Amino acid sequence: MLQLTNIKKSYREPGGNPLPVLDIPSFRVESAEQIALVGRSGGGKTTLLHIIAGITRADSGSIVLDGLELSQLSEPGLDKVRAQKIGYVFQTFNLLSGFSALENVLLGMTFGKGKYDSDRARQLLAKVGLSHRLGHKPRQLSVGEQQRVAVARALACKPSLLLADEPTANIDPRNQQHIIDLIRESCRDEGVSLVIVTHSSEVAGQFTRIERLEQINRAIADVVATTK
Ligand SMILES: Nc1ncnc2c1ncn2[C@@H]1O[C@H](COP(=O)(O)OP(=O)(O)OP(=O)(O)O)[C@@H](O)[C@H]1O
Repeated sequence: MLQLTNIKKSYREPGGNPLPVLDIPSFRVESAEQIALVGRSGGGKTTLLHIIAGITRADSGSIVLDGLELSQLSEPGLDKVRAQKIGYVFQTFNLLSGFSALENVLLGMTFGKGKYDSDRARQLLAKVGLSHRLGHKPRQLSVGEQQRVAVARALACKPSLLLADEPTANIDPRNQQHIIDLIRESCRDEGVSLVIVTHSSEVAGQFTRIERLEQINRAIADVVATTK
């Protein structure tokens, strides 16, 4: 359902030299499959997720999602596909601060399908245990609650693929497993494929498929590997 072929991406170093970050001959994600993406710091995991989501363009290569070639789409076309087919959970949640939990999820829907489904938004928030926080703004929610809203928002328009970039990096250890379970269960229930970046071997160890970026990526970024 997602097939990447010959994806290449370089950035420019401050001095102007190209910094090759990704050179991935092939990466495939099947429908409803769940994958943990691991690898060294600075290795290109976020860049890969951004390329799949269309936030960043690859220099070359093909990205086919549900039979659609994304690399050929115009910016508005890509925005539309992203909004309809891809959910993204960020490390820092990226909720809109002026809107309540419910409104944040409803907004996730309007970007995708262009219409609200208030019942579904409420169901999703109930699923992540936030029925009692519908009217709260992000600053009135705990960090873990904010991430749960972000999970509900990412699933709002029934995407076929959910990308999660270290979704527990800012969550206290007690709630980390809860967020991981929520993401995995929600994807399973909704038939959504999942690619989750994690630095935690404990989290990665829970997945049947663990993809180490260095093993699928032929580019070696000239960065010092550090551990988080
Ligand atoms: N906009 C940019 N311009 C130049 N270099 C960049 C840019 N974005 C990322 N890089 C570099 O590309 C490399 C890959 O970055 P990326 O964020 O994808 O790695 P990562 O595997 O997600 O790292 P981490 O695990 O530390 O979050 C890094 O060396 C980074 O410094």
